[in-house]
Amino acid sequence: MCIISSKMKSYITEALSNFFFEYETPRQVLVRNRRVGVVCRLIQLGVLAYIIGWVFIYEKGYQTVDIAIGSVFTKMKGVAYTDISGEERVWDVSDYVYPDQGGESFVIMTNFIITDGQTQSMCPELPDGKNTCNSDADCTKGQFKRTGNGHMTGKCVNTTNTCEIMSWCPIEDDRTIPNPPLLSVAENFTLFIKNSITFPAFGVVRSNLVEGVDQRYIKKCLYDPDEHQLCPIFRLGDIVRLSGFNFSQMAGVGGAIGILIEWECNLDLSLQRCIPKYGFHGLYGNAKEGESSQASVGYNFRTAKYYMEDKVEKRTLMKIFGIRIDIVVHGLARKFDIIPTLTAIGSGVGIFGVATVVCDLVLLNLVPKKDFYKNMKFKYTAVQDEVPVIQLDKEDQEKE
Ligand SMILES: Nc1ncnc2c1ncn2[C@@H]1O[C@H](COP(=O)(O)OP(=O)(O)OP(=O)(O)O)[C@@H](O)[C@H]1O
Repeated sequence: MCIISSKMKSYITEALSNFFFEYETPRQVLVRNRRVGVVCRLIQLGVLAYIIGWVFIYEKGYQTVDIAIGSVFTKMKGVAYTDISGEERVWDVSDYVYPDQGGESFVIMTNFIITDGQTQSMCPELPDGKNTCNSDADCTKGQFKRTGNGHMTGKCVNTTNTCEIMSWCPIEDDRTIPNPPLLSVAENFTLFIKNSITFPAFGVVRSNLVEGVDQRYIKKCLYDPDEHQLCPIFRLGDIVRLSGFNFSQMAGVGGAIGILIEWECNLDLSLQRCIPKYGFHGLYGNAKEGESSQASVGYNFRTAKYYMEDKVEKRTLMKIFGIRIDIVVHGLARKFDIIPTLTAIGSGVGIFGVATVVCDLVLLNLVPKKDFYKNMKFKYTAVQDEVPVIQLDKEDQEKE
């Protein structure tokens, strides 16, 4: 027991002294070969260019990144006038914007079909080809058809060849959409976008009303991608045009446009250079759409205003065709940080190893004197069963 422990003790002491008082370093072979030398330097140059050009300059590997949290407030301005069968009317922002809270997603009405004075009563379905009947048997009492407007009473009306229904009557007739659009003047309406963002990791808050965009400027400016890139007031016609769509077509049947507010901020530079960029993308409402979208063209929805008349509840139904605007904010800020810098340098140094691997492949497999280089690079041990032959270097032999 005592012998084992003393042996163990000497092993441990030896291992410790080896660990602390010895140092291993790999032996290098210096190859004087022009072809391999050039290949190696070229690869190293490529790796250096990748690290400096791509990792540091393009990808900004020395900076840390934060994503923006943003809020958007919108406000429309503009007035429209209509004269429908002698009935004049003026439409202001509260009449044509849905919903009216000024969020990042809203609809500007450009066309509509109005059905006045609807009451809860019985009337025949609209003869639009969707709800035809030939006899009372086609109109099951108490049921409704998939595209119907009310509960069937069980009667087929001869004059219209449609089922009689209990519904809000008279039924809306949307077989023809007003053309030109009733609010085509909406092209000149203006949209004000107020956007604030924060990069919480860096404690930075920015607004699209940047330096230079003050009360005086806002009162007269209109966004222009070349002249007034920072003006937060946009003409609706310009928005549609910049999205690549046609306004009159879109105003007739409705459509959707995405506005992208993009912030890309380098916080190592002046904060004043952290400014928004606006992008406009037509989503639907254009004739060039694919076949599948022809199943539903444009964008519309219905809304009603209720009132009492002679103690009878009535409503005015509106089928609204409009331009739906969806505003999306995307923000990214970068700032110098020592951790990503060291990581980028470390990975770059690691990639330098690729040059050694490729050059070794060339040296040991492709050059004419490959066997000579193999001999120089590797030291061969004796086969396990043979008596080990220790080959000494020339210098060692001389010493011996
Ligand atoms: N859609 C828009 N088109 C043009 N100017 C606008 C629009 N929306 C707001 N403005 C103007 O931008 C400025 C800032 O608008 P903000 O809504 O903060 O102020 P306001 O005084 O409440 O605006 P309002 O004129 O609606 O009373 C105001 O001068 C306002 O008139």
